[in-house]
Amino acid sequence: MARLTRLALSGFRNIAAGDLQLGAAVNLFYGANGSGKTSILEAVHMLATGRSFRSRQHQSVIQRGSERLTVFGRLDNGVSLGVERLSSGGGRIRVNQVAAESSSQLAQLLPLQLINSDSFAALEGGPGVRRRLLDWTVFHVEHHYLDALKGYQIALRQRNALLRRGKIEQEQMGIWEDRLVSHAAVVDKQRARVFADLEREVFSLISRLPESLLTEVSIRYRRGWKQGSDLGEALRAARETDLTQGHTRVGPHRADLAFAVEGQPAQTILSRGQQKMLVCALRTAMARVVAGTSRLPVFLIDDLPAELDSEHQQLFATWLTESAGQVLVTGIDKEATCRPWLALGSPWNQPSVFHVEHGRISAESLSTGPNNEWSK
Ligand SMILES: Nc1ncnc2c1ncn2[C@@H]1O[C@H](COP(=O)(O)OP(=O)(O)OP(=O)(O)O)[C@@H](O)[C@H]1O
Repeated sequence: MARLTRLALSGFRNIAAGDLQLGAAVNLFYGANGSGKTSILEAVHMLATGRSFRSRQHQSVIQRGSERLTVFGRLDNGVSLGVERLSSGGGRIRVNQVAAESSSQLAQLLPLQLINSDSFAALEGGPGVRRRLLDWTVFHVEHHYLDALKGYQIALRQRNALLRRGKIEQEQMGIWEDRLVSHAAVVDKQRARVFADLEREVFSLISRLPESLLTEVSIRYRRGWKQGSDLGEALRAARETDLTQGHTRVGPHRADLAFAVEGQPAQTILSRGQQKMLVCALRTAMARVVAGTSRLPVFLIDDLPAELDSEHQQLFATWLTESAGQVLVTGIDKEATCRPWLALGSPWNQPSVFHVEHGRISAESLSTGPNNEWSK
């Protein structure tokens, strides 16, 4: 179970400095628009991945006028993580004070599930969004998955580079296609295996939903080339057309998860709220599948009350108690943000509450208001 016990940050957007002792189960951050709530989740995301979920440019995250941002976190197993980004460019990622090998090392130590308004585009968006969700799950379950995926991507880049030369060099093409096919076999096999678990978990969750329509949802894993056909043959057959397009059009990089209701794409049938709940079920199912072999992830949930009605919030909170290591959730209104958790069993019904005001974060008790302002 992954848990953050301490989070310290400085120079992070409008938060000049802060040092938080986090609760073991639910942590609620409430405050007005623009107060800095999302920035706290963004800092945790940076700690777990080395990057923001809002910007590719570290410069925009560093507080205006500051030379650097820092985020430090301590996990319940004693591991410490640190990220520093400089306004001049560059920075450092450290695990237990030692330079990290890669950002995937961070992801192994602190698996995260981020749910914000962008997450709800999972059904409407392109296949890449859904493929990344599947890949996140496979990465945490199958230890050699990343090697196979990277190998596949290298071979794919080489084949695409050959295609862009404008004529097919048979021998070179054959070499890269062979490599592509062997990596693709591993990637596809592991995805298909993990997908079967994911599908089972999604159904066990949505069967608890009140709406009948959502329980009609079906999910299919599309592997990226025709079922029953050989990828090597499919690539050879596609060479001429790929040459005119300048890229490879079949293979695991085209894989997708197809959600349908009565044979129609789910997003054309389900209401916005139903789509959101389906995405919540998918994210929860991902955490459950990962829990079998890895650590239960920390859930970062940006503004839950804005996304779901109270009945669905309550159900999602219940799912999370069964599937999350720890939850960090934001909202504008304290009472509304607390409500879904209070009806749950211990320790989920005893959230740690933080008030965020103009970049200052104060720990509060649930009932009595501010008692410990720790950041100026
Ligand atoms: N680089 C920066 N330096 C200083 N302040 C910044 C920087 N980038 C963003 N800000 C400010 O920091 C704040 C970040 O707010 P954040 O998005 O975390 O707020 P929030 O509490 O989640 O708001 P909302 O409820 O509107 O989503 C905003 O007021 C924004 O204008």
